[in-house]
Amino acid sequence: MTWSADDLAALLATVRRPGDFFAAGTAELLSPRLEVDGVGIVALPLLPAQAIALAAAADPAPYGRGTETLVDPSVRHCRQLGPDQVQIGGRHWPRLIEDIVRRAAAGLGVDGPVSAEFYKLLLYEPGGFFVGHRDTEKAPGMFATLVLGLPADAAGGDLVVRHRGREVRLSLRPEDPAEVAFAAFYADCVHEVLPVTEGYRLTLVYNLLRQARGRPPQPPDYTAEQASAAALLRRWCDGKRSAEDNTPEKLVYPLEHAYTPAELGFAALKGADAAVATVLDTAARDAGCELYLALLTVEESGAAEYAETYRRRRRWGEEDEFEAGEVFDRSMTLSDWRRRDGDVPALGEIPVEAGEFVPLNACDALTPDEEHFHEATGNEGASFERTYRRAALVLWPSERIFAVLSQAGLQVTLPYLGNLVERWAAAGRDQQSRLRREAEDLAGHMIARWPSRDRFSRSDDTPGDTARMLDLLTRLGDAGLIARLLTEVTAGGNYRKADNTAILAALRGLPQRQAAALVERIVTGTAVSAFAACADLLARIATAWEQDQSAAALSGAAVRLTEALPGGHTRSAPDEPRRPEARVGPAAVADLVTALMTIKPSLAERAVDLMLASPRLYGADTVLVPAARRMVIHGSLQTGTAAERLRMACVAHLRTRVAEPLEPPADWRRESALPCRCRACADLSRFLADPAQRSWVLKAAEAERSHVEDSIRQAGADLDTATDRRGRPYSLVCAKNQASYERRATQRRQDLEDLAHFAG
Ligand SMILES: O=C(O)CCC(=O)C(=O)O
Ligand SMILES: [Fe+2]
Repeated sequence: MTWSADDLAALLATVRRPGDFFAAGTAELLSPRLEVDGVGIVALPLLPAQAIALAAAADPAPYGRGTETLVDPSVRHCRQLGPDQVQIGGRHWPRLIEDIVRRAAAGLGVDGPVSAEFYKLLLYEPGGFFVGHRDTEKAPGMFATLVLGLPADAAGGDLVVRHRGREVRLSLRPEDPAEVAFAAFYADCVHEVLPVTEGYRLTLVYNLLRQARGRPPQPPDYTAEQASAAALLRRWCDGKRSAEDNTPEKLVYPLEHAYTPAELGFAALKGADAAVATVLDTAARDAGCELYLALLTVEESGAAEYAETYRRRRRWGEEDEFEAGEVFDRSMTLSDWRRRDGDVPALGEIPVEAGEFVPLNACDALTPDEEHFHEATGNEGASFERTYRRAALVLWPSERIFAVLSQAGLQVTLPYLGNLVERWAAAGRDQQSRLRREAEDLAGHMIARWPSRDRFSRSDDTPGDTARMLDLLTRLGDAGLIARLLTEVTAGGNYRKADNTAILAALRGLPQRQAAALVERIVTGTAVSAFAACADLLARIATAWEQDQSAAALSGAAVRLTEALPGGHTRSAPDEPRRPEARVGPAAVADLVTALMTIKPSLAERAVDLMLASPRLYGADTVLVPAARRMVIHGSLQTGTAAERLRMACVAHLRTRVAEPLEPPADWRRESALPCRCRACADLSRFLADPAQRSWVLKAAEAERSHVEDSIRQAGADLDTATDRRGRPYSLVCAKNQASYERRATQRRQDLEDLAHFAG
């Protein structure tokens, strides 16, 4: 049978009545007045001396068997005082009892008036207890017992209550001396007081009565629903273990009532929400799932439409002229996590996917908490944005916590993984430890969901998320995950030069054969899109491996990269469209030649042949000379014939240029060819060719002035220009300079410097 969220939703829809077989809590105890015949006023917390006096005034408590009441210290070891011997009151007391009774009734799922009738004061001395029993109906309308634990210094004495296979253990010892603890349970529940190990335990027992006639209330019984829900959840969990799983990663059940983030908690759930939470709690536990309470926030934006009411001529700008149309963007996140036990786990914000709701269309019926409309502006139509906030119960299989966490993306998982790795390292790097297993589990899910591009498109020299991940995996020393990341993510195209340091560090921990194979995968996958990064990687790893003569292991990667050199076209299949030529810069050329010379010199020859044959792609001044300069700096120019040839080509190019005459202009004649022959440009050209005229003024309208300025810029003419704003129209003032000569002089200095380097 297939899993369906709607089956679970239909089942939960039948769970309406809240309440459990017990209710418990604490309340503030404001100076009550407790007076006992023969003892006087009893101070609270109970003092040992008064406990002794109380014990003396009280009688051994009997227990009921059938119609008899018996005293047997092996069944019940405790002393009691009846209502005729005990007066309890004070100004705050009635309100306290009222509050506790209300909370107890709500917890038991009983509505309608309920009253409490004081029955006994019980004192348990050290060793006191009461074995499992059911309370007899001591008054008409009694449906439950309420026990108040008064402040006293005792240990042990927990109250255990059982109902239909479930059991709770409640401490009736208030943690604070100014508090009272309470517990209420249905009359048919078996309960037991465990032995008091130290000190005295002081309780007040009340009968809870309902005034209404009819059948006494019973605890809601959702045993069947719980079992069905557990079966559904189990089916879902089983499905998630199968390879073809397409079920949601988690389940999100929006609640009925509204809760503020401050009051959000399992204990504060109202009505049916509380009932569903109780059913799901048991079911989740049975099925191996985790149950959380969280705040669901849905944010939507989209196009607004003018509503029909517009026709009735409302005032322009009133919001209700609009209605929400198509939704363009929707974000759904869970935050403010709570656990059943009141714990607040640091799960952060986790996104919700559309298929995770129970029922699947749970969001359709929601009404927004906030809605805003924006009128149309020049370039955008009318729009709206709205927000929904709901509490939701959230479930996932316990074993898949990291799959769920990785939905939150790398900004959450990377720091989380970092923390796991850190704690694992601090705890002694145990290969079998839970922390390591968790780190590996999480990392696996992260790689499976790794984005094809980085979160932010940072510049190429900032290490990205992949580099951070590699650092963590390297610390973890996990070869399998390193290989997966490099194959699935890096070789898949999410690769930048700045990742190389992390990649090299990661590869150092792997066997050389495996490292070489991974480098080849990366180069095969990304040589075209990230040529320079690949060349840098290859050069760095070849240099590192040169020492132990194992660089030849990289020849596969070297061949791939050489094949990807622009201008090569060695591998293009005939029907493959020619890819546009990417340009390769000087750093990549230097890296490539350096790497190839170390790995396989014949490849370096091939690469240099190709570069020298394609001056359009590998310009001497733009690529080859700066590349040779880098190789000089790195000392890799002398080592092989390929580099030597590259160097000689550069030297020849530079020598030719150095041989050209270089003198400052002797007069004011300047290069006068211009791209335009209009009248103004013709005048300008004549002025440039004139050996005696130094400056020229064009008085003309803006269009003509800027046309002439364009011509000057395009021709690279040796002119400084300025606009003279005196008189109308303005004037363009052109003064000759020596810019071409200065450029050539600078070039000459650089050429001589390069020659000195390359020849030396
Ligand atoms: O003292 C308690 O906590 C419970 C006592 C009890 O079970 C009883 O009086 O029947
Ligand atoms: Fe009892």
